[in-house]
Amino acid sequence: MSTVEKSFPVSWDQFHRDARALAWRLAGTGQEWKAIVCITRGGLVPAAIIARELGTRLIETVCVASYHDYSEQGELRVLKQISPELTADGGENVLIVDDLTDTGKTAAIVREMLPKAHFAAVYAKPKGRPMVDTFITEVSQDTWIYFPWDLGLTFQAPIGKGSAG
Ligand SMILES: O=P(O)(O)OC[C@H]1O[C@H](OP(=O)(O)OP(=O)(O)O)[C@H](O)[C@@H]1O
Ligand code: HPA
Ligand SMILES: [Mg+2]
Repeated sequence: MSTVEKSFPVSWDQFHRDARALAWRLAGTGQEWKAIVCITRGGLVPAAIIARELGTRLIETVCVASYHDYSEQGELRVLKQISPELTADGGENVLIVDDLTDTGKTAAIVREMLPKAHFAAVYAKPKGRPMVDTFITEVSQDTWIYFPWDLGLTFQAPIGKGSAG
């Protein structure tokens, strides 16, 4: 997306809670997954939390890159494919995990590889929402989500005018 107006910063604590909430929701479906396929790199973090909660031990990656600079999506490149062991039956009982879906393009590519899999993301924007089966929080399309692994502690200017000293 290129017109980002709002920001949604997420702390480690909040991300852990949201990823755990996603695990609760997935557990509530009653389905058992034989493997998690996480979409790198963002999907690695929620995948670790969900795997811990659901007791999943078989973790696979699909390596997709698209956002080269902040908020500008380039051409999607698949750098590593999913093992044929998991794609052979279309991804039956496989859980795909990503941190978020924005335009839905990344999710669409991975869904094509595993049409029978369940797609879970912690956050979703409206355009990508139809591509996910389960998510926790929706933010507007013009919001940029700042993940804790991309953030650091910096000085914040005071809110009140003229109080900057
Ligand atoms: O729905 P889309 O518009 O396709 O965007 C969503 C994808 O963009 C980000 O990944 P990115 O390609 O930036 O790579 P990263 O996970 O390595 O940060 C994010 O982690 C999702 O995978
Ligand atoms: O809102 C976002 N935040 C971080 N990475 C992203 N990749 C696509 N959209 C986003
Ligand atoms: Mg990603």
